[in-house]
Amino acid sequence: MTMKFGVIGTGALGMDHMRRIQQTLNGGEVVAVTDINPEAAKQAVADLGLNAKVFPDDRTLLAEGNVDAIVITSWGPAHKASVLAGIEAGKYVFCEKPLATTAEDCLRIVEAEMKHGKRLVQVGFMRRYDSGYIKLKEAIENKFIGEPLMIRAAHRNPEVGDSYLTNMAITDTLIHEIDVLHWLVNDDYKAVQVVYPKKTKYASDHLHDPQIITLKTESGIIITAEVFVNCKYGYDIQCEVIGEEGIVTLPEVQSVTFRKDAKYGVNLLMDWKQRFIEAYDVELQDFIDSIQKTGEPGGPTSWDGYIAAVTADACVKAQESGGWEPVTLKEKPDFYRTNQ
Ligand SMILES: NC(=O)c1ccc[n+]([C@@H]2O[C@H](COP(=O)([O-])OP(=O)(O)OC[C@H]3O[C@@H](n4cnc5c(N)ncnc54)[C@H](O)[C@@H]3O)[C@@H](O)[C@H]2O)c1
Ligand SMILES: O[C@H]1[C@H](O)[C@@H](O)[C@H](O)[C@@H](O)[C@H]1O
Repeated sequence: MTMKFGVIGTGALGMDHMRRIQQTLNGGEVVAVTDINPEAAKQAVADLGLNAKVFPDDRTLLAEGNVDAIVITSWGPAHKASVLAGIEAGKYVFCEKPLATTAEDCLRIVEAEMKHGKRLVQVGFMRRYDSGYIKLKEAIENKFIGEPLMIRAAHRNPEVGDSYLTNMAITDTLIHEIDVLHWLVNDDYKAVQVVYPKKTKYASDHLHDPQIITLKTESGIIITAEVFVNCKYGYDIQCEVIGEEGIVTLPEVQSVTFRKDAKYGVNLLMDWKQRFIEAYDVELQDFIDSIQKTGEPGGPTSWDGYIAAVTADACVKAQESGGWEPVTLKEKPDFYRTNQ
């Protein structure tokens, strides 16, 4: 049976997800859209040639749109209200990161979902679906490098707009590493620290860039993650896990090498949309398939969204204090124990 989707927020990622549901994936169809900018929503429907109705807001879309599921690709601060409205209406919810902007709000979502009695929500932490990270996880679980001791990660964007603030290096950018790295080593975070290296001249006055975030896990693994969002040269995601008996590294994006004009080289990507394009396809296909097979989404849960929010809050506190800040999680409810 085809899953009918309503999309809330028709900006860059909303457009990309609508295109993949409509043109690339199996078993889904976009039938309803909304955006606080109604012209953008109408334009999106026209540009993608969708047979979808435009609604004035998320609540009307949920009430009248005849949808089975919603995709939330609005701005982060708007996510919580749409997720809660989706749960209240008993719809499946695919919510882009962040699930909500505070740990408190993520807990409200967790509580609403548990009260509903069945898992409805998947968070768009697509790196768990990236073949490179999956191979890293397999190598770690097979003990190929012995016990993991340290991780070195880097998250670099070529540039960011003027509205990007210092805390967004955590809540908007590092949030991907926060989710994928503890999943990779199957461990929880214990404490975090942030230090600022010399600032690039390309960062705005209100942005510390780059930043080095250190995360210590319960078992003692130390992760150093660099966020550098005006690195200029490309979109570059790096991850190296150092174990007792060896090192495993995230594969580079496949690309031909060239010899031209007295140069030997490889082109790098400049855009995040291309870097994880297959992972986005696989995560949304898994959302559709798991619901059709089991009645529940199979990917990252609201609880994973909560873990990311608690850790991000601690990192933002560490940006301000300059010292180590604890990461204190509530006990994981049994309700969330059955996911990947
Ligand atoms: N998983 C990833 O790698 C990834 C990549 C990019 C963006 N994101 C996330 O996806 C979301 C969207 O990002 P984007 O880059 O597409 O941003 P964007 O600014 O291009 O689009 C957001 C759209 O949401 C609309 N909007 C805002 N508030 C709304 C509301 N209350 N109701 C309806 N529409 C609303 C805006 O008008 C805009 O059209 C963000 O949460 C972002 O963090 C995730
Ligand atoms: O919203 C985007 C997106 O999540 C990208 O994957 C990340 O590299 C950017 O830093 C962030 O601003």
